[in-house]
Amino acid sequence: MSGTWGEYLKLSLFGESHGKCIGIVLDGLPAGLKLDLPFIGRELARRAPGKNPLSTPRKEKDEFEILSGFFKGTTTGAPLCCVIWNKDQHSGDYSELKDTVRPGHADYTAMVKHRGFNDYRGGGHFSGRLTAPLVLAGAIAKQVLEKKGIMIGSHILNIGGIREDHFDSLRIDSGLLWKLTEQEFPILSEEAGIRMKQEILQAKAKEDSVGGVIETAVVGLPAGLGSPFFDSAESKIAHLLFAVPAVKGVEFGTGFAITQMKGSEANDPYALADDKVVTLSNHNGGILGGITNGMPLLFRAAVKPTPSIGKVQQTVNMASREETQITVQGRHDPCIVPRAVPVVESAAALALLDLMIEKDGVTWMN
Ligand SMILES: Cc1cc2nc3c(=O)[nH]c(=O)nc-3n(C[C@H](O)[C@H](O)[C@H](O)COP(=O)(O)O)c2cc1C
Ligand SMILES: C=C(O[C@@H]1CC(C(=O)O)=C[C@@H](OP(=O)(O)O)[C@H]1O)C(=O)O
Repeated sequence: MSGTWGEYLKLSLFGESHGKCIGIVLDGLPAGLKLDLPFIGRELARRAPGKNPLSTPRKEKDEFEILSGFFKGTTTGAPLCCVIWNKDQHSGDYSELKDTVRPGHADYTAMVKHRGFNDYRGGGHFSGRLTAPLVLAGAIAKQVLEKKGIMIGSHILNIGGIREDHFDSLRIDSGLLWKLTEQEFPILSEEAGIRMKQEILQAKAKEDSVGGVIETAVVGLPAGLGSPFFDSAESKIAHLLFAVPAVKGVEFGTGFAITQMKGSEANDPYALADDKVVTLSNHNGGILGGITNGMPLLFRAAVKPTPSIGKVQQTVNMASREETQITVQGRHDPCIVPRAVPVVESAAALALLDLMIEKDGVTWMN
């Protein structure tokens, strides 16, 4: 297993969905960094389960506790360890799933890799619940980036076949992104949002689930972030995005659609605005050669439909080695997308902060 990530920041995620707690150890922050704890709480609340009919009914407040590395309101320079105590586990929901692997979830692969010793309750370490500590760490990265005028925000581009317009890739301002982070179901067009919510509730009523795409923008980034070949800005961000359970695709800028354009259309022409080099279109999503160019950074993360559904599906009982059928009971998100929004933003924030530290060190953070 690789529970640790980062070149300059070192982030470890630990815990299981039905264990005592989940949490982080974050190393590499400078001493004396003031932390906005209420901001961390608000970010965790954006992702928390059990808030509305669009989400799993599991109720977790996701309050966090700092165990070490923080004293008199600032970081101490020692590793910062924070935990979120699990409160609402219904492990009985998983007794049948111990042997009967859920299609689309990590039950089979976890069992193979860990030779059956994995904690299967609630998906264990493979649960989307592990994204709560990722958001905790991301909220720290976000507040540090915001001090530098770097703002991250997202909207839901589509749920199933219901979609809204893309961001205007040249005209995104931090005010818009801030407003989106304040919405429980962040959307540019209210009308599309209503239809997307209906899509989720219809799937839920049929014991099914839906997926979707989250479009994220980062503004205020300096040009020059990214460390090609292997730590290009895209690779750094994509690495963390693909660590998020249920993320199955990532694209930057115009993404796969750029393949249908001519070079003359896809190239972003350069211009000067108050002596600053800018581009007149943004098909490359703010990154060229793996390095940020100072334009809005844009990416989309594709989130699959929730695997645990009440519909009958074919599977295998691993103990008896027999084919069988499964109807998954328990408490599940009919759609992961709305709660995954702060998660993908956190992934981007951590990746970008790591690149900022590589470029400018840590002293600017205080
Ligand atoms: C925020 C969040 C919530 C999730 N909620 C559920 C859920 O309620 N039920 C479920 O089966 N999967 C849920 N998932 C997805 C599974 O954890 C994920 O599909 C599984 O670990 C397999 O990983 P993979 O889809 O990346 O291959 C959630 C994921 C995230 C990020
Ligand atoms: C608890 C969370 O989501 C969980 C993610 C999840 C999964 O399989 O990923 C399955 C469900 O777990 P349980 O069966 O224990 O209710 C969700 O509720 C959370 O995101 O905090």
